[in-house]
Amino acid sequence: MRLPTERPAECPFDPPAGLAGLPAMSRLEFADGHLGWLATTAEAARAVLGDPRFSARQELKHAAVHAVPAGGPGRAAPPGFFAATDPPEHTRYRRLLTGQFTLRRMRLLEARIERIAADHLDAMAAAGPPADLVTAYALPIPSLVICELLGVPYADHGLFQELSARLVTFGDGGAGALAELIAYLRDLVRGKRAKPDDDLLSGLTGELSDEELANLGVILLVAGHETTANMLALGVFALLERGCAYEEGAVEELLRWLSILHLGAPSRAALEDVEVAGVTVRAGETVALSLPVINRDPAVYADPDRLLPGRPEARRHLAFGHGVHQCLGQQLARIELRIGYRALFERFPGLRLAVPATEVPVKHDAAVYGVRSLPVTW
Ligand code: HEM
Repeated sequence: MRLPTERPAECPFDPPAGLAGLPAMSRLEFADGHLGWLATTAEAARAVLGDPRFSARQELKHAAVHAVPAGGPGRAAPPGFFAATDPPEHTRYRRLLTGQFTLRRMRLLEARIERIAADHLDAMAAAGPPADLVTAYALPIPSLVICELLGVPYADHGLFQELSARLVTFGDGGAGALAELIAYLRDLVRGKRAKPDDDLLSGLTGELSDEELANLGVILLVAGHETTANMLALGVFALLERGCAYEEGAVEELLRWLSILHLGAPSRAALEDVEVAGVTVRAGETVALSLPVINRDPAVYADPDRLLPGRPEARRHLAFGHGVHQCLGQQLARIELRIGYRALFERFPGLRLAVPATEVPVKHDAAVYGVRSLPVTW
């Protein structure tokens, strides 16, 4: 089987057709012809992500859909691309970064996020309906936040928003966008070394080289705004289309139900033969995860295909992964989503789609699922 990638036209929030009901570990043909596996249950996913015999190293893994823009088999991750490394190398970077994602910094950011959300809602209200929620709200919030966290001048946001969108979209633009982003970050990091500030990148100049810091900055910049921006807009689309009121517990349920990392990611390569859910994954084979089906696992969630904001078991979702690579930015993402949804629905209680749901353009061709635009009115 090849990995199906298109979400169904009749319900663009559901996993691609053909994935539900597959065995926990199914044979999958990867884009380069490699025969590997697809994990489709929560139990199998935890077994793979929690086992050190499975590696996250990029040079060992095959891509389920298209070659990953950052490299692909045969190319080791450059220094600082820690998400594609294993312990102990991974542990060193992860510790340094965890030390920067402090409670104090998150608290300060929380107040800033409230302000940023309010300012953008003011601007939307002043301009009047209709609005494209992606450009007016969902993209600028995480973009501003990650800029403040890293110490990237927001004046440059146009450049890196475009570059990171190109990086996660399949096609020929990925490699060029990556090189441009790295060059941009390298200049920025040199400036920080010369004149440190109170931001995350400045805080790591003592521990890491310019190259490591620039690469790490790229990961955080892309991971920090492509994901949350897509989650914000797609989440609002889902709530409006399903006629669900926003409530505090909706964030976890939306993360579960939408599973925006959807095309066979994360994935891992077996370093030796490993038994998972009754099959033997041979050394060298890649296991890709399908988070959209894993997060609809009927063994974990009652009536899994229903969006049920506030369902208690939603917290067990794997949308942020599991194990040593579990999302570093998940607390920040949760804060942004909670404030982002709440502030929006408080300001515009009558918010509704300005076009029929079938006309909202979705991203079938990107590693991070979402909407290209979301016309709304109030
Ligand atoms: C809704 C938003 C988000 C989702 C759904 C998400 C999802 C994920 C997932 C599934 C992983 C695990 C990858 C793996 O196991 O290979 C991951 C890792 C990661 N995420 Fe997120 N993420 C989100 C937001 C963020 C934000 C806001 C940041 C940064 C500020 C961030 C930074 C990272 C980093 C650095 C890693 C790599 C961690 C490691 O390898 O140790 N993410 N994310």
